[in-house]
Amino acid sequence: MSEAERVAASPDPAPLLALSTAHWGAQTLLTANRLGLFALLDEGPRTAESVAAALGTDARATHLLLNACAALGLLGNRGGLFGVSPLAEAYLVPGRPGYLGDALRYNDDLYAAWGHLAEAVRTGRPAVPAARYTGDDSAQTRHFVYGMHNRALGIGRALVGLVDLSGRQRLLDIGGGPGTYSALFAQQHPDLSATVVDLPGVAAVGAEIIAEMGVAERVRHVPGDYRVADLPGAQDAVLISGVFHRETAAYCRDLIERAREALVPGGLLVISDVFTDAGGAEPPFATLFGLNMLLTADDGGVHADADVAAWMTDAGFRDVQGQPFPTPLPHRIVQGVRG
Ligand SMILES: C[S@@+](CC[C@H](N)C(=O)[O-])C[C@H]1O[C@@H](n2cnc3c(N)ncnc32)[C@H](O)[C@@H]1O
Repeated sequence: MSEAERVAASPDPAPLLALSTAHWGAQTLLTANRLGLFALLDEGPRTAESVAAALGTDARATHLLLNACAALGLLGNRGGLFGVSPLAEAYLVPGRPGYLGDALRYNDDLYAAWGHLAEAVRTGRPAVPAARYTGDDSAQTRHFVYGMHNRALGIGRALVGLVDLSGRQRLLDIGGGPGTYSALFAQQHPDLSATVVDLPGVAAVGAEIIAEMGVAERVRHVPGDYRVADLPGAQDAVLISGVFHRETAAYCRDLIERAREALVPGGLLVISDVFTDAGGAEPPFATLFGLNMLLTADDGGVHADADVAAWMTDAGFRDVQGQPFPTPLPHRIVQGVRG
């Protein structure tokens, strides 16, 4: 084969170049969000010099950042006046219903951890202690809890459509974080009350969010470690969302057993998370999510929904079924009824 034929037959290297520089775009977005650029430009378009003066940043560097943001579709640029794009206006301006800026702040907090992936793969240990964002560091804990809330408001609209809690009055939300899902269910079912169990630092921020959502009378945070806490019994439904990705398979089975004990016969167990297909190799987002959890939780990773369904069946649940959330959400649920 000639050199020209060899080159022509080679795969396109573009995906490698795009992957190896993907952090450029990520950090451009996260930095703009951290600096408050979208809130500023939502007030009206500005020149780079005016943005730099308002943010207290360097004018030349700010111009480079604004050009990159515009190239990524985060800003528009009309004759040197920069303004928010429709995408940024919908999701990156504080106070908008779809606001995701807190979720981005949490990703920003975890950005440095990804630089320690090789170490985590060598040792199997996380790069940051999970306690940092579940109570130890108050700013990072707020980013984490409000970030979960931002995301849950969007994801929750799909969740309440997938889970039927009609006629059920008592919901236990294990590792419920802000309690957003419990609050959305409570808004949907006026006779439903929910108990949200989470670590004390998270529960305190979560209680603020529940009060803001106007359902504090029926959604109560109980500070506690679900590994050791006595879970309240006689529940009509138990929700375990976003928890399995931080626990081993053995511990997930244990939690399913404890959820069964907390449920009345006929009670519903709902387990929601990012799951892989059987075998763990697909879909791509879930495999990367597993690495993110490796970096941020002692037993972090990702499980397959087929395994979770088998664990529930083994624990005596019936009518066990898995469902994907509507695209583009990467989440799936597995739900079943206590026999
Ligand atoms: C990814 S968040 C999921 C929050 C919420 N359920 C959701 O789906 O949006 C995992 C939650 O588990 C909580 N958590 C982790 N370890 C815990 C423990 N040992 N006891 C109680 N909560 C815990 C974290 O504080 C966090 O709120």
